[in-house]
Parts: sequence; C-alpha cells; structure tokens
Amino acid sequence: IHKLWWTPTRIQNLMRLQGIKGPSYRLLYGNATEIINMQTEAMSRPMNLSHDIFSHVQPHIHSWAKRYGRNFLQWYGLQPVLVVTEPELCKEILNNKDGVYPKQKPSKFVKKLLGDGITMTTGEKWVKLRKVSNHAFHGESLKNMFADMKASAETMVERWKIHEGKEIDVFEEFRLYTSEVISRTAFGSSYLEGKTLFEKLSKLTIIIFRNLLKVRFPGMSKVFRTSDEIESDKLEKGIRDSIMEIVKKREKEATIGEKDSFGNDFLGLLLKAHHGANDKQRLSFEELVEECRTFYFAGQETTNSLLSWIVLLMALHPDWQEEARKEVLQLFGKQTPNYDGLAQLKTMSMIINETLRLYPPAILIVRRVEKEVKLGKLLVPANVELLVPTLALHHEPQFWGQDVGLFKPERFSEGVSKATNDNMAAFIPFGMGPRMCVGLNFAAIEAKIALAMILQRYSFTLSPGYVHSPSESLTVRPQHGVQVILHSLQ
Ligand code: HEM
Repeated sequence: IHKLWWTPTRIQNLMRLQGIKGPSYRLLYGNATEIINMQTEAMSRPMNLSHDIFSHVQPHIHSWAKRYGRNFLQWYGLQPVLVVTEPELCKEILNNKDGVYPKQKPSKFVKKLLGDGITMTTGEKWVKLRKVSNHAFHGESLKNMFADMKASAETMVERWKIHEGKEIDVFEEFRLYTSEVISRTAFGSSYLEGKTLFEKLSKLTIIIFRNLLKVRFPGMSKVFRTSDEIESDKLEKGIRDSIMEIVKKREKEATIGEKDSFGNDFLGLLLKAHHGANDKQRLSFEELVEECRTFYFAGQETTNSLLSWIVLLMALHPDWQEEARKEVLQLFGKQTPNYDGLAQLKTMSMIINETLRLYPPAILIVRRVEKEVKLGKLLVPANVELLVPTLALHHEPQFWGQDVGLFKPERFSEGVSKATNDNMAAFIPFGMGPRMCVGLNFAAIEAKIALAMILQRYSFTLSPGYVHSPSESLTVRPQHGVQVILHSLQ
C-alpha cells in the first residue's frame, strides 16, 4: 500500500500544491495504459504530408501540455515523471551544475543495450569513458576518419546506379551506409563483418521500445519470464559474442607492448585503456564491450533517420534541393568533396538544422532527481524522473512563430542563436550541457559527405508510394521507409 498508493498520492499532492497538474495516477499502471492507447490510436491514422508531427508521435505530451500547462506530472507505472518544457528549467536540468540531475536508471531492457556505459553512467566512470570517446571523435581523429567515410559514401552512390530512373528506399540505403561508416571508422571492421551484430541490435531496439511502458508486478520476472525477456537475453548474448570476436581479432593483430599497436581508432583507444598501466583510467573488459555496443547503436540509428528525413524534405522542396546542389557544385564541381570544404556548405548546414528541428531523431532526454531539489521555484521530491521533450521544444510556436510546422531552412541563415533568439533550449537535437552528444561533429560530417555526393550525381522526387508516418522507436524514424525516384544528372 505504501509503494502502490501512499507514495504516489503524496508526490501527486505535493506537486499539485505547487501548481503542477497532470493526468491522475492510476493504481500500479500510472498513465501507461492511456499513453499506449493514445499512441496506438495516433499511429493507426494515416498522416497527411505535414511536418506537424508532434501530435502524431507523442500525442500524450502534446495533449497534456495543452491541458495541464508547460510543466506537468505523468506516471510510467509507479514512476513519477515531471515533463518540463519551460526553457529556463530545461537548461538548469541539462547543465546540471551541481550534479543533482543524474541520468535516469535504465530499465532492465535498456540495460541490455546500453548497460552502464557512457550514455547511462555517472561520476568518475563517466569522466573516464567520456575522455576516451572525446579523443576518438574530435579534432585530428575525426579528420583521419574522413577517408573511410568518403569510401563508404562512394560505395553507396555506386550501388545506386542500378536504381537510376527508378524508386529507391533511402532509409534502407542509409542504414547500410551509416552501419558501414561506424564499423569502418570506429572499429576498423565492415558492415558485412558486423551484419549479424547490427541485425541483433535492431531487434533488441524494437523489444526495448515495446516494453518501455509495460508495467509488471515487482518480482514477477523471477516466477515467469515473458518471450521478450527470453529473446532479449539471447540477443544480448549474441551481441556480446559478435563484439568479442571483433575485439579478440584486433587484440590478436596487435603486437602487445608496442606503442599504438592497437590502432588509433575508437576500438584501438578502448583496448589501450583496457591494457593500460594506469589503474584509475583502466577499462575492464565488460566496460570495453559496453562501449562498443553503445557506439554501434548510437553511431548508426540516429544518423540513419536524420539522412532519410533530409532527403524527404529536399524531395518535397525542390527549390532547396537545387540551392544545396548549386552550393556543392560551386565548391567541389564534380570532384569528390574534401574535409575542409564541407565546413563551407552553409545552405546544407541550414537544411540539416531545419531537419533536426522538425524531425529530431532523439526526442526525449531523461534525468532523475536523487535527493529533493529546488528546480527553479519548484520543490521536486526524490526519485522523480525529469523529461525534457525535445520534439515539444522544437515545435513550440512561441519560440519558432506561427509557421513552426513549415520547412524553412532560412531560419538558420544567421546561425542557431539568431534562429532561437538566444533561447538555447529551443533547439537541442544533440542535447545540451556536459552530456551533449559525443558524435555531433562525426554525424555532421558523415551526413554532409553523403548528401554532397548524392547531390552531385542525382536529383530526386518523392515516389507516389511514400507513406508519411514518422514513428518513435527509440529514435523518430520513417515507419515505412522513404521512397524517392532517382534522376541521374550525369
Ligand atoms: C543525428 C545524429 C545524432 C543525434 C540527433 C544524437 C543525439 C544525441 C543526444 C540528444 C544526446 C544527449 C542525450 C542526453 O543528454 O541524455 C546524445 C548523446 C550521445 N551520443 Fe549522440 N546523436 C547523434 C549521433 C551520434 C553518433 C554518430 C554517435 C557516435 C559516434 C553518438 C554518440 C553519443 C553518445 C556516446 C552520447 C552520450 C554522451 C554522454 O552521455 O556523455 N551520437 N546524442
């Protein structure tokens, strides 16, 4: 009774007294059933070709924010979740100056994907992991990865030759491309070598999303295991085995004891940290495997969706497609784009930003309150989760104007701070503060090189077969792919 009724009622009352309303807590399930029903209903309706996707993808947040106000309380089962869309509060949470808003505790399904790796962990362990990935995905290291990205993009556009004049599903194509890029650049491997690993990651992602809101009686898993629990255990083991194979192969190739013998890519750096002499910096084998799993996932899913949405938007807006092509041809002609030149693609950056605003691949950022804390004027009790809904902020007319749902890359013509009126929390596709995306620059270069090479060779129009259905499955992805017709420019 204490856990199921007294605590939720106390928290609900405490928040109501401070003006924070929300859908009422329901015994054991909280608002999980309502959320699932609203999402199922929204997904069952076809969507017209509009970019007003907020009410379609997150109908509960859309409708409850309207009904209860900018900040409201909802319940994932017994877990109270404070949804925060007030920019000042979002900033306070994400900047996390005093370390009072750590990452949420992952559910047992999420743990199978992300473990206690960089995206989930805190404290000294996070500092140690972040140091390795900062080194691997910034500055010179990033420049060194460019040749592999270019080669992967070349392979992709070569493959497209057989689709000239025909329909092509770019979501599927970018899945291969982004898998190839992260395999080659970070792990010195290839998509084919990691094929089963990616397939298992993809299946695990679907299971995780399916179970995010499922409520189970405490201790139930010890008595009865669902088919998803059994399947996810198998997938977790399969992923681990595939990663071990890649790691062992690299270890074998290396001459232990020689400087840099493990290589300078991400896997090489992880192995160096694993075999390193410094106790404090050393990674255990478990930590190494977790990091590989995280980057195989984070490095692929997000950029895959982003590239697909960009192509959709450029197919719908041929004027912007033409502008972007003009810029690429002016800078590179028909030559393969070079690393430094990519930074000068201004129109393309505007298109990327506007796509990230309308279709941010990562739509929720979650933190938790460990001990009672003052957030702005609100007193938030311990164990409440805080949810910063990126999609809601990116689709807020108060920040972006009444044309919020329109694709208008010109918003970003004078940079992000001008586009947001210095309201930093209005545009956070890569998060904000110390936990901001490690792969931001990597993703930007990966996207630009692919788009530049496509624009040099092809124009594209939307296929009549395309069905618009942005759906959430850890990232916002096109449920039925993005089909376009390719027209050769050669
Ligand atoms: C369009 C592409 C991408 C988007 C939209 C994106 C989005 C995000 C967001 C919103 C966060 C912050 C999460 C939070 O604060 O809780 C994040 C963190 C992270 N991202 Fe990305 N990401 C992208 C690409 C990548 C790539 C390519 C990689 C790897 C190469 C990557 C690796 C990570 C990692 C490791 C973190 C955790 C950082 C930490 O907690 O210190 N991401 N990403």
